Amino acid sequence: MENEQTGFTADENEFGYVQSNRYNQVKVDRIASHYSDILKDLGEDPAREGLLKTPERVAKALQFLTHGYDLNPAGLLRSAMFKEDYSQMVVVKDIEVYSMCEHHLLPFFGKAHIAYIPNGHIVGLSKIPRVVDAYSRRLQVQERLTNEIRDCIQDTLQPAGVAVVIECRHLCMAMRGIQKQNSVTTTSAFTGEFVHEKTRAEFLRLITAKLA
Ligand SMILES: Nc1nc2c(ncn2[C@@H]2O[C@H](COP(=O)(O)OP(=O)(O)OP(=O)(O)O)[C@@H](O)[C@H]2O)c(=O)[nH]1
Ligand SMILES: [Zn+2]
Repeated sequence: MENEQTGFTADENEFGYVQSNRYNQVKVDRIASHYSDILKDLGEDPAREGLLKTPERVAKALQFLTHGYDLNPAGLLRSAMFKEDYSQMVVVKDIEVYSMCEHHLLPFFGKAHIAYIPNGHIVGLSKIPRVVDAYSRRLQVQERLTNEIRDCIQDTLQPAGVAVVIECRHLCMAMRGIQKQNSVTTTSAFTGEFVHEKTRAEFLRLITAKLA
């Protein structure tokens, strides 16, 4: 059952991942035991001093890196929607993104830039990065992440338009594989007013403009 205030379900409140030091111990133990075997398969000795707690650390790290599964992004938005007569573009840019590619379980990271045009309601500003986190802290591909953020804001807030641009570096393309250190992937998704060239151009100008 969803808590209207926080957007977390009742269970998730109890075992909440709001802070990085709360974990589901049953899952930690299970994942840790798999990692002990993985260490052996990598040629390591899980019993040596430096690795004794590593399986548990990895299990906790993975739970944190995927805690978005336990969040309810639409609930987060709904918890801070306010009636307001403001109909200009609202832009929140340079939101840090940390996610994990679902193909290699390696990080991809960068920035999200998000805008919406209110249609009777505005949303608490912090809720926009919270929606980004709720979808990025999962196993993802950048394209789906971009669309999920757009759809969540559009369907929940029902603004006159939503724009999402995400720029990320993928470690699976840098540390391994093709080993390109400087490539950056940009994805975008738009609805409503942002389909029009003029509105989209204003958004793109605002996200590239430097503060004075
Ligand atoms: N479209 C998309 N591809 C991604 C993303 N993250 C990783 N990938 C790609 O997923 C693809 C998986 O391709 P495969 O050929 O099955 O895997 P692979 O043999 O490890 O591929 P290489 O990385 O080319 O060595 C690779 O091309 C990755 O670059 C993402 O967010 N979006
Ligand atoms: Zn990958």
